Amino acid sequence: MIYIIMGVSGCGKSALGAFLSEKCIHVCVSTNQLGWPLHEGDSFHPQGNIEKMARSEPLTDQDRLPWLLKLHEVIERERSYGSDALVACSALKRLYRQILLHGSKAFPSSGPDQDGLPASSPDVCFLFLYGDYDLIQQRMVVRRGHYMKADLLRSQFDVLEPPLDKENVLSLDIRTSITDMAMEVEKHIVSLKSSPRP
Ligand SMILES: Nc1ncnc2c1ncn2[C@@H]1O[C@H](COP(=O)(O)OP(=O)(O)OP(=O)(O)O)[C@@H](O)[C@H]1O
Ligand SMILES: O=C(O)[C@H](O)[C@@H](O)[C@H](O)[C@H](O)CO
Repeated sequence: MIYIIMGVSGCGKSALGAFLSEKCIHVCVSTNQLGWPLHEGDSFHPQGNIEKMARSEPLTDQDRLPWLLKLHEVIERERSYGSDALVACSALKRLYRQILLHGSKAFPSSGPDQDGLPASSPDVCFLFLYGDYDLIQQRMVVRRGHYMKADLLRSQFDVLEPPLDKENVLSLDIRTSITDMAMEVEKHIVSLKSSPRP
């Protein structure tokens, strides 16, 4: 299973991803793995995108496309191995999530096929971290050592299209602790393993 941890900047994607990768998942699932690999979306941005965000300029669709395509390749590689993995990526718009799942086939210019793409993949689940502006803003203001500052948060909410149920999503309330959110994810994993897909 691939879990894509998504949501606006500062919602806790990296914090939850690190926790799940290092501490939790290998305890609850009886595989031989020592935790699941975490692919941190921020590491796949072109340098120009990082510099733009550090100047407090929001990214455009155009800026995000190459980044999303790289993450699609990562996801496809993990899926082709049949591996379990975590990906932290804001994935703010429905189109971005379609690109993560289907690559360039999801581009609006791909013609009629694009409309027929499935909304979800059975082996990919979005973990949507949701919370309100004020809480996330407070967390970002005290966060140190990150290029993304709180003044871009409004633009992140403006762009956000929350995922629909049909996109295969587990929504997590960020007012709860990282440990509690991780327990929700564990329950989800256990329920998947105990009811194998047809
Ligand atoms: N559930 C939580 N409870 C309390 N603090 C949290 C929680 N989740 C995250 N934080 C804190 O909020 C801040 C933002 O979290 P984090 O950096 O993981 O967000 P992010 O979504 O990865 O951000 P970005 O997209 O900008 O990289 C961090 O300082 C983190 O420790
Ligand atoms: O889509 C975007 O605007 C970006 O991906 C941002 O969300 C940043 O990557 C991240 O949040 C900062 O660390």
